[in-house]
Amino acid sequence: MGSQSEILNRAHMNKSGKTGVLLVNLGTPDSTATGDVRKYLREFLMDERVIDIPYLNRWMLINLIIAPFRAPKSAHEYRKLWTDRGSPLLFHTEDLRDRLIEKLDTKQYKVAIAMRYQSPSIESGLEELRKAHVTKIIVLPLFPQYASASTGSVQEKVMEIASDWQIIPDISFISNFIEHPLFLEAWAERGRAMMEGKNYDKILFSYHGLPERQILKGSVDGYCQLGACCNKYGAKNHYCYRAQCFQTTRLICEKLGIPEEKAVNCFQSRLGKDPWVKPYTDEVIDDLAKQGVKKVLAFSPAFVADCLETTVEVAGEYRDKFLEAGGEEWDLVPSLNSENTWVECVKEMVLEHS
Ligand SMILES: C=CC1=C(C)c2cc3[nH]c(cc4nc(cc5[nH]c(cc1n2)c(C)c5CCC(=O)O)C(CCC(=O)O)=C4C)c(C)c3C=C
Ligand SMILES: [Fe+2]
Ligand SMILES: [Fe+2]
Repeated sequence: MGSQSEILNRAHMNKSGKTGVLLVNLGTPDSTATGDVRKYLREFLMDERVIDIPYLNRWMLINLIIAPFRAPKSAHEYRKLWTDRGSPLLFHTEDLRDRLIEKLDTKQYKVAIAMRYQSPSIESGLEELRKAHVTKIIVLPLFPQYASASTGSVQEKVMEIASDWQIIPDISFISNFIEHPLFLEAWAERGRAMMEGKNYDKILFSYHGLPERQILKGSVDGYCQLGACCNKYGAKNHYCYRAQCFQTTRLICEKLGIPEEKAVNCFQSRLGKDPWVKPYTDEVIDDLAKQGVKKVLAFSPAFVADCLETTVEVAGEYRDKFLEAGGEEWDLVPSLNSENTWVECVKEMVLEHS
C-alpha cells in the first residue's frame, strides 16, 4: 500500500525517470590535523555568505587571524569530538542516507550526500546523481531554519555547478522544514525520553548564532527589526532566521506541553565583535544561574546531527559554565542523527517534493 502521495508519485516517476536526492550538511574537516582544520576553516569562512564583508577584509581576517590562531584551537576542539568513524557530522549524514535508501524505492530514487565545505563535495554528490541519469533533483540542505549563510550557500553552490551542465534537470530546494510534523515529532520523542522522571526548571533552546546584519539584509520593506517582530512567524518574516528559531521552539514546546515561561531561547557560537542575534547563550546561562535555576535541559534544534556545536559546545562548554555558576544539572537532548522518525520525515519531504 502506501499514502496517496506515494502512489501518485510512483505513477508519475515510472514515466519520467529517476529522481535524485542530495542531502547536504555544512561540512567538517577531513581529520583533526591542524592543517586539515585550517583548510576547512579557510574554505568555510571565505564564503561570502558566511563572512559577509568585503573580499580584502575577509581575506585578511582569515589569513592573518583565523588560519594562524583559530585553526590550532579548533583542531584541539575537534579532537574531543572525533570518533573511530571520524566526524559525527559526516557519519550521521552517511547513516541518514543509508536509512533513507532502505525506505525509498531504489528503482525510482538515487540518494547522495554532500558537504558544503570539504568532502564529499557538492560537485561529487551531483555527479553521482547525474551518472544515475536522474531527470529531477531534490536538494535538502540539512538546516531546519533558512539562513543565507547555510541553506542559501548550498543553493548558490548547487546552481553554480548545474549552470555548467548542458542539460539542467528540474532542481528543487527544500529551504526550511521547521513546521514539518515529523520533524517536530522527532524532536518531541527525543525530548520526552530525556524528560521522563525528571523535573527540569528550564528548557533551553540554543540555536547557532548569526550576525544581525545578515538577517536585516534579507528583510523585505524593513519588516524585520530583530525585536518583537520575531515573536510572530508568517509570510512577512518567513526567512527571518530569528523568527524561525522562535517558531521552532514554540512548536516543539506545544508538542511536549512545555509552558511558555519555562522555555528560553538563545543563540550560541558568535564570532568577532559585530552584533549577532540575541540573546547570547553564555549570557543567558549567567542570568539563569543568578535567578537560582538549578536544572536545565538543552535542545539544539538548528542541527539535525550531533557535531562540534552540540557535543563540545552545548554539552561541554555551556554545561561547565552553568555548573560553575551554581547550576546543578545540565543535560543535552541528543540530535536527530539517523533516528527513525527523522528518517521518516526526510522520506516524507522527498515524496512531497517528487
Ligand atoms: C562567521 C561565522 C559563521 C556563521 C555565519 C555561521 C553560520 C552557521 N553555521 C551553521 C552550522 C554549523 N557551524 C559549525 C561550525 C562552525 N561555524 C563557524 C562560524 C559560522 N557559522 C565556525 C568558525 C565553525 C567551526 C568550529 C570552530 O572552529 O569553532 C558546525 C559544526 C561543524 C562540525 O564539523 O561539527 C555546524 C553544523 C549554521 C546552521 C549556520 C547558520 C544558521
Ligand atoms: Fe557555523
Ligand atoms: Fe525577525
